[in-house]
Amino acid sequence: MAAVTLKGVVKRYDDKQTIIHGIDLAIADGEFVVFVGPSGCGKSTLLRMIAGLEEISGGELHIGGLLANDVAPAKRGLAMVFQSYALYPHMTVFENMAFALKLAGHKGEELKAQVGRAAEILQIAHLLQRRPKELSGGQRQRVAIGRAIVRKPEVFLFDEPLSNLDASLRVQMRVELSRLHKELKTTMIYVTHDQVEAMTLGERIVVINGGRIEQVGTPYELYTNPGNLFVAGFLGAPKMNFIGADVAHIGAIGVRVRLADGTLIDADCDGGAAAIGDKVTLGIRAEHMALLAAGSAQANMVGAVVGHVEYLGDQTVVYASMQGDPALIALRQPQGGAALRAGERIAVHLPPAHCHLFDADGRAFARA
Ligand SMILES: Nc1ncnc2c1ncn2[C@@H]1O[C@H](COP(=O)(O)OP(=O)(O)OP(=O)(O)O)[C@@H](O)[C@H]1O
Repeated sequence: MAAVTLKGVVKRYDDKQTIIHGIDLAIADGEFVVFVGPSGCGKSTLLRMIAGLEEISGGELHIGGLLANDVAPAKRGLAMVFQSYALYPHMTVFENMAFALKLAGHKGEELKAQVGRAAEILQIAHLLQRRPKELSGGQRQRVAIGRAIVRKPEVFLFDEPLSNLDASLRVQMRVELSRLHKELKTTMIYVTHDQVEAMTLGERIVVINGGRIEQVGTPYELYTNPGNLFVAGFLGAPKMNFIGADVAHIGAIGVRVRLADGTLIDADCDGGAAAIGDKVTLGIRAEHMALLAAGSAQANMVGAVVGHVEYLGDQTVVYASMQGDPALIALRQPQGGAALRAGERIAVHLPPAHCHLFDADGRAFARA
């Protein structure tokens, strides 16, 4: 097991195009960290630099406390699992898993025991004599992970390992990967563009955008306290509602904003350096929007017209438009809402404690 530290890590192609713009990140020994971000943000490049598959153009990479920039990939003590399983088709599962160990000089009963133990952990012991073409996608990915486990790496690197699996298998494999981490207690770095995977797997999530870190934190921290508009909009489905507003009043314990239709909304935020009239974005998650009885009148309430309704069984998501704002807002209702029809008028309560504010540069106001 090893800690991984990046100090000002930069990636430049052809000495001009900069893809990674100076990443500082400390991953603790035994931690499960997920790099998440949209396609092309540079998360795979960052992982490949840690793996030694891409040269580091600037900055320092330390693995287990040692400078690793120029250490050969095979000597870094890492094992990488890719989206494509890259199994040897002519070898059995056992041979695939034993391959690297044989190269390293392991043999006989010891080799068998090591492969057997990994196969047990991954519940593929009954498949050891099969060839890859006789396995399902999920089983193949387990073999690929097994091949990494037997090498007892200091750090596991995963590059979108579940992307080729269907939705239900992905859920199952997520649970298994978490279990694997608890059992092995090895440092794991996992790349995905899927925010649900990031939220469910990561002890800490690193949100990357345009080759820069937007925010690092636990899933809870990032979800409840996003530092900026990008993180707020990236994590969560439906995505956080964003409503244009301007600052109407700055109080000791909150900020009052005015929406396009003149409605005043209080947010439990610290006014900081904001001034009256500043353009801001009010953010509130779908599950925090409470549907009120028709004709209700209370503070922090907006009127809206139902656009469409998604009934999902355990919940209903109502999409509605507010006067003066073309964007649809989403309301997630654990109960109720299913009987609403397009065109109906509704009233929605926005609890101040769940109202986030972002300045014109997208930075979040501190919570009050
Ligand atoms: N060899 C290369 N030369 C120049 N640019 C490259 C090269 N490889 C990758 N890039 C660019 O670097 C950026 C980051 O790519 P990377 O594969 O790391 O993104 P990603 O976040 O992993 O995306 P995805 O989820 O689509 O795999 C992209 O804009 C890509 O076009």
